[in-house]
Amino acid sequence: MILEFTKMHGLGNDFIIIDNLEDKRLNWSKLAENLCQRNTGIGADGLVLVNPSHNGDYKMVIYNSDGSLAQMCGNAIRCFGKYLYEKGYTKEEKLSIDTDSGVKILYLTVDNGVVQSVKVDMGSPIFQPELIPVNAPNSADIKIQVAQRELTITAISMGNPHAVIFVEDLKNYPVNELGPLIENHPLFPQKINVEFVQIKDDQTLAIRVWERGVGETQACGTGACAAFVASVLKGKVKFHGEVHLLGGILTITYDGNKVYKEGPAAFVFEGKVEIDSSYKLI
Ligand SMILES: N[C@@H](CCC[C@H](N)C(=O)O)C(=O)O
Repeated sequence: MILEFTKMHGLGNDFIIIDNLEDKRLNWSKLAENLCQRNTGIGADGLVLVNPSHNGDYKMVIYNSDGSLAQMCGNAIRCFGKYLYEKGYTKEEKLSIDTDSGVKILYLTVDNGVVQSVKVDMGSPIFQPELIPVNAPNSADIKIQVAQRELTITAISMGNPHAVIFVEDLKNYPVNELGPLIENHPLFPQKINVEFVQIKDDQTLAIRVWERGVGETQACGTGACAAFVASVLKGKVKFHGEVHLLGGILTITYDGNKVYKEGPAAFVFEGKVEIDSSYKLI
């Protein structure tokens, strides 16, 4: 079977996007694991399906590169909006996109038929420990021991789970050593995405992200929102500012209720891949 795909990225966080409006009945988890491989596959942080929806215009489904299903992805959803608009699925500049963490509203900035940026109403952050989920009485100031260090974590769900840690020297911080230990710590029953955050000034954060099911990525949209919310709550930044990631900058607003995130999305290439019958669901 031949599968057509589009490769896109949001600040270097890259995705394979596949139209599944007519259910292809494939083992998407196994496909994500194989197609996302950098050496033997197409190479990406995640696989994104365009599915039909009764709740929104379309439904975005996202698999991490290890084949696990994620509830939401802040960078993929901007790519999703650009994909739908520029490929002619919609003429609307305001879209409602269904996800496994509810419907998100997208506002596209379009110039001459080209989507320049996408602003996303990311909804409200979730702080209840059991909903994040985290096995702790509170979501703030959770102490955790990893690799002979005691770390202080703020846990937040942006539809998917995040652990935010403030650090002094982000560039030299051992993200690749501590990231997997925190991701898989027993405090987090569904594992967790980890944001290491350095405050630059009262409107600017720099972050590095260890993503659940992926590893360190160039950028994470939901992670940028979680890091910004935690920083506002700790009085370290004002309600509107920038999050600087390895792959570029996102603009975030947290009004005490909802989080809005704005940034770019880009096409990389189109392709076709032949897959064998072992991926077919019986
Ligand atoms: N890169 C994403 C988040 C993707 C899902 C995440 N790894 C998870 O498992 O929750 C983003 O931009 O938000």
